[in-house]
Amino acid sequence: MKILTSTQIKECANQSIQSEITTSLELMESSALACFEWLKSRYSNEHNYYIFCGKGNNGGDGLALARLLYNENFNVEAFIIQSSADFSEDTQINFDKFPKSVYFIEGDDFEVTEEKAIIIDALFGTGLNKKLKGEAEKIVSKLNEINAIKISIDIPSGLFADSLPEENQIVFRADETLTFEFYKRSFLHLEAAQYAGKIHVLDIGLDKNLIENEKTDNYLIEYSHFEKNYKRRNPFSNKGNFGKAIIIGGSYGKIGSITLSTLSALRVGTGLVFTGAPEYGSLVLQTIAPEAMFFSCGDKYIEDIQIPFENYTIGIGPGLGTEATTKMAFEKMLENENNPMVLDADALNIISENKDLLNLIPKYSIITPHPKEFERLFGKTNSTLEQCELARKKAKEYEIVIVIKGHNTAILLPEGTCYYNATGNAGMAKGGSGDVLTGIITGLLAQGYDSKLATILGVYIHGKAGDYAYEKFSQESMTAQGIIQCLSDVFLELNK
Ligand SMILES: NC(=O)C1=CN([C@@H]2O[C@H](COP(=O)(O)OP(=O)(O)OC[C@H]3O[C@@H](n4cnc5c(N)ncnc54)[C@H](OP(=O)(O)O)[C@@H]3O)[C@@H](O)[C@H]2O)[C@H](O)CC1
Ligand SMILES: [K+]
Repeated sequence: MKILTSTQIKECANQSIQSEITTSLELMESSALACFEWLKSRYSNEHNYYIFCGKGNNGGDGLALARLLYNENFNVEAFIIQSSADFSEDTQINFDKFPKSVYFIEGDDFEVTEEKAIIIDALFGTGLNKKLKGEAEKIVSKLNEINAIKISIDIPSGLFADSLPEENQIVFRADETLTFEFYKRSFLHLEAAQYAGKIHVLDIGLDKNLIENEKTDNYLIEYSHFEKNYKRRNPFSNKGNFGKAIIIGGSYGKIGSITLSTLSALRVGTGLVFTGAPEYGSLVLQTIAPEAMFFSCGDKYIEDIQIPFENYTIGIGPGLGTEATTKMAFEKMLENENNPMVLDADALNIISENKDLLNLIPKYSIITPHPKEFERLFGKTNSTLEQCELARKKAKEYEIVIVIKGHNTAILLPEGTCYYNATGNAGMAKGGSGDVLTGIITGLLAQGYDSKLATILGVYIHGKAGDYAYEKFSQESMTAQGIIQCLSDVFLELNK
């Protein structure tokens, strides 16, 4: 899915109107109708709906929704922010059409009975042009204190679509956001995501050809990406058709990480998986992952990386350690390898201590830092949005794929495009999840997916398996091994 800026979204709506595909009033009605259908499918008319509206078109969506709810016998009260601004044209029409009297409110002079309350935030949408202050700030602060189900229309009031809020900025805190046609970019960054809650993208009938023509460098990965690009296995194939993945890493006390990567590479369909680790890891690996083959890279640490065959894809880093001998072996390996590989964890820590190594990374390799590892590699930034933009620059500069792992993992490609992922959950914020991702991406790269697809599909699959693990084990009890177990659910769904 394309991620467009608020200006581009407005442009799409304007063009739809100018080309007479629709009118602005019809668009408002279809936005309200989409919200109404969504609400009706989830909440009964036992709830009391409190709809807070601004005077712009976001408020108009709220007033049209209030009418639709009222007409179907839902309990609705509409509140309108008292301000010097006039209603927008379509909002005025929807204000006039609402059959019940409304409350004009200033600051915190309104009451909400918490029991069975659903608060709908239609104060400000993508037309917000400055931070909230004065009356608007007071209203939103009071709403945030109320214990009720909270739903924002299009975007939580006080949040911008294309930039992130400052630390103490007042923003409506929604449990769910019903957003129109597109994810707003800010939803994909932690600083703003915490206000938006669960995102639901509703189709309001904007012309899909116009959307197609809008240019962007930011996308959201969707199931269709996976479905369209995943190569189904040819029934006449053999293990030689599905590549050789070499997983290198592990050190005393960290044989677990490399085992998790090995198991993950196996579970995404790789033909042959080899694990290179210190000798004492052999027994553990051969017991837990008997399908993989082991080769020794040293007695105590990784001291020498001698890969015993050709045509392979390397994933290196989990549990690798940063011993002096390991650093030397790693550097030598980088000098000798030309094919794209996956670099994670200690492989990145070694590089961050000697930045010249960045130039040795084979083109189109994939690095998978978490935000702290990224900072050690490329420097500090003031927000995750700035970090994402720095990663875009670095991905271009070194011709590598950068995966910034986090709440919404961001993938930056060498050509400058960003793909965000929305699968996954907080149960994955545990040791071992990253090792699983390394194994998945290495396994896909080994099977012949190019770096871009191996990463996009890998990150998506990883999060999706995490979501299945959540359903099966709970966020608390799920582990990295649970994620690996649930990889099969992702493929079973695909092959249904
Ligand atoms: N584009 C689409 O596809 C559709 C969008 N819809 C909905 O419309 C909103 C965007 O509506 P817009 O009228 O452009 O803007 P808003 O309603 O978000 O806000 C404009 C009013 O808010 C005032 N404003 C702005 N910032 C502040 C602030 N910090 N404090 C107080 N007041 C503020 C502004 O007043 P000004 O005097 O500053 O101009 C306006 O009164 C979109 O989000 C969707 O919900 C359509 O309904 C369907 C198609
Ligand atoms: K809103």
